[in-house]
Amino acid sequence: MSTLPAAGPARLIARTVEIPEAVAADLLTLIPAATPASQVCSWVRHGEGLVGWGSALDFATRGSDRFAQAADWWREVCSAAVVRDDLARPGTGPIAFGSMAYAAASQDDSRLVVPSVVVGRRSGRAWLTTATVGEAVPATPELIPASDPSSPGEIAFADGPKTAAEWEIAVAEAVTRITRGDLDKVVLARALVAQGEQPIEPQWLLRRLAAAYANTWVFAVAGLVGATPEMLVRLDRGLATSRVLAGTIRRTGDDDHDLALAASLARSSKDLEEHEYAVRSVADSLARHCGSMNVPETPFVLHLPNVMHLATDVAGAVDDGSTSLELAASLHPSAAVCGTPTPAADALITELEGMDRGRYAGPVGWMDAAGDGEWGIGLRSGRLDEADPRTITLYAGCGIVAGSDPDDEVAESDAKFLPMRDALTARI
Ligand SMILES: C=C(O[C@@H]1C=C(C(=O)O)C=C[C@H]1O)C(=O)O
Repeated sequence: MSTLPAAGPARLIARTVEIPEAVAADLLTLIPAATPASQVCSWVRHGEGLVGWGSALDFATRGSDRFAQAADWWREVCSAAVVRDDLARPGTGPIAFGSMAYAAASQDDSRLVVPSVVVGRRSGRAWLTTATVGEAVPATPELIPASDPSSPGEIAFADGPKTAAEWEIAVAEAVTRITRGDLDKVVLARALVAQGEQPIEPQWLLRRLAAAYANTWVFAVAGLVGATPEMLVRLDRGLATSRVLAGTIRRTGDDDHDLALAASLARSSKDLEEHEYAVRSVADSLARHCGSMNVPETPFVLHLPNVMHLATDVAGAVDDGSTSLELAASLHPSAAVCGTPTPAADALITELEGMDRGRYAGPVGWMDAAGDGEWGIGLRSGRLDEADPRTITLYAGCGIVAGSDPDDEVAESDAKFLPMRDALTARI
């Protein structure tokens, strides 16, 4: 599955040069129109981040050791690489974008992609990284805004493996199991299948998601496209940070009413309980790699256009040399996407969801040769169908605790589908 020759690591040649910031002012427009959907890479928020296209190297793996396999592969690639990096900052030099499967048993590959071109922008600096295997000098591409992506036309939506009504029954069953004491929390997800009249271009989705959901990380890696508000872990020169989300309320569109709802969310014992499980799972896992930690006692309310979440930013100083991908491996799956206790929640997800989550709810992001990087949770996302480019499967899930109302959870999952639904239909 790896493109590495059996004889040893492929020799990656990577070169980073500074470019005028104005050239990278709108990163998403730089991705060429003709890029195959599977080779479009993005990690962009508030106009900063990384975009990439083309494929210098591509790694695929499966199973319970998928994180270790991916981390080993990247370490080998970087140790053999020939790098010229004029900036030497997080995100410069060779970059792997990654998208890991949620479950060890998933039939979907976990992927690391090393694009042949990466453009980055951060804190007033911008850069271009080119990467090749086997050719002495990577070609320098022309960086010009691509033409507007074309619309997929009318979109038809169909149920995933379960209808909303069937999923509601699964939620009710989860509440019964929690109430009788089998577990404390489980996150159940459902899927919708969207089909356009024309191919669905990732560039079309990315530009719309970025315009509408400014507070999220707009991502694309190997056909998984979305706008996640949840940062599983960022590692930046030894400092690890994580934004934990759990506990959700839908917005109404009326600002005064939404403020009142935000206040009620911050006091809701059901949501605070759901949130506390998620914070504890992240803080406990991160503490194993950190000398000192900062875990705020009370969450804040994160406002997004479709929903509001209880949010906690956890931070720690990493003292065991772990890379960002290794940290993501030990934080995944957090109780924000799995439940508490993890083994019982995992088993109930397998029993009740009736689907393979694929890379939805798995870590998605990027890493550099030093191991710095950002790994979000692949939420508010969809998976483009490789065989049929007009089709994308959308996913949304909800944390279920003893006080959950199945009917409300269906409405919450509908609200979590909105970013992708709106990006697909041309109304934005
Ligand atoms: C599982 C999802 O979202 C997660 C579940 C949340 C909740 O149940 O309140 C909130 C944020 C995410 O951690 C999703 O968007 O699919």
